[in-house]
Amino acid sequence: MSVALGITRPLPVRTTSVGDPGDLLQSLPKTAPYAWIRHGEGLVGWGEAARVAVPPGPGRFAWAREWLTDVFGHAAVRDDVGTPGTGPVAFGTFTFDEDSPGSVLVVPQAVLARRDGHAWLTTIGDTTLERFSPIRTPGRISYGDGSLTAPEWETIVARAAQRIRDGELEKVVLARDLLATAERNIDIRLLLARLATRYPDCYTFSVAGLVGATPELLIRRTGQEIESLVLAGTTPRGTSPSDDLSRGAALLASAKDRHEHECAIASVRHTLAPLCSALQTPDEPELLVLPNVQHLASHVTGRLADGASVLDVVAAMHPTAAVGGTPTDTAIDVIRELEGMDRAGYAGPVGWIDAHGDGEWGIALRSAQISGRRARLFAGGGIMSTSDPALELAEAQAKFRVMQYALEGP
Ligand SMILES: C=C(O[C@@H]1C=C(C(=O)O)C=C[C@H]1O)C(=O)O
Repeated sequence: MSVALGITRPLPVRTTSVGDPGDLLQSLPKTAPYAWIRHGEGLVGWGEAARVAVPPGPGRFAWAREWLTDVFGHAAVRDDVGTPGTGPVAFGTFTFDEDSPGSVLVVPQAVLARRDGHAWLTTIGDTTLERFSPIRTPGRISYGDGSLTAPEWETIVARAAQRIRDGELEKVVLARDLLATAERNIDIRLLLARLATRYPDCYTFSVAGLVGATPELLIRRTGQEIESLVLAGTTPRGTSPSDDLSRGAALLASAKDRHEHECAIASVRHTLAPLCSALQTPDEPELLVLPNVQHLASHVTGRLADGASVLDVVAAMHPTAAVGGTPTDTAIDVIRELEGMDRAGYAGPVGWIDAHGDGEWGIALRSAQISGRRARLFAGGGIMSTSDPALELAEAQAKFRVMQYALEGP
């Protein structure tokens, strides 16, 4: 396989240290931005030095790797900072289903970033400043059902639980979509600002119209070190502090949620172990409390055995049982059969990679695909043998609230 780029001249890439740029998101000049932000740190980008639609199919990650090798290989880099995320960087989104179109890699023309209080700017080619276009609100938002109504979705949840009880599989994650229409075109920068403010513990992202604030870190690679935050097992926030506490305690004690979480941990351990010389997974999950839901969470760390890039690790891990199920192949078949929709980028890997193979990729949850005045929102949850369809629906509604808040504001 060869990815002909048609680039004849080296891409001139320049990274320099800059003073405190303030809120990174406020610097985005355009309505089609790239972003990966948590607690005010991360990367934002704009413009396109290179862009590609990754062809669907089982070889898509290998194809993407080859494209990146070509693009980064054509870069003439002057990097005064030399840390993960400097030099040329590509943002990417991969569809959940390998057979779906819509996976995209983009190398922005400008990337502004901050880590540990240190900021830098990378530019590729002509550095003329982009004109800042003012941010407008999208106006009133109306919602319609996506592929299934809420009662129809409850029916497929019940069917999936029955198939699990019948022994066909152990766990499957089912999702649904909601279609939102705004009065005016949706400015992604407004969504990002709202998400980053309300969900600072999550990764607020934007790549090729896929926008969200995900709590789930699929993989971060910094040299040989890797980290992952595995989430599975959820309860909505309580209506009072004591209700909230007892919901959290019930989640930690729930056999169904602990089993659901164990499936997710086992899938991550299974895929990471062969790649790692050391791998630590905690014995017990802890609670991650977000403004809309509480999750069972496990922080996984490890050391890569060889020079696998972050995208190689993404390729090995996706789809984890946190968004697919157990066993993976059966779960994917059940998802295709029951959901009646294309998940597009939802629940797929989203993030960035640099020329050294370092980067951060999340699972694109609490997200929507934005196009003009329209947004397609997604949410789902893990289904186990004892899952109650009404509770699963309530969990999905709580997860939809992230993007509804981004669209509607406070
Ligand atoms: C599927 C989603 O979230 C995933 C499913 C979870 C669960 O079922 O408990 C928890 C976190 C995520 O791994 C979603 O947000 O749409």
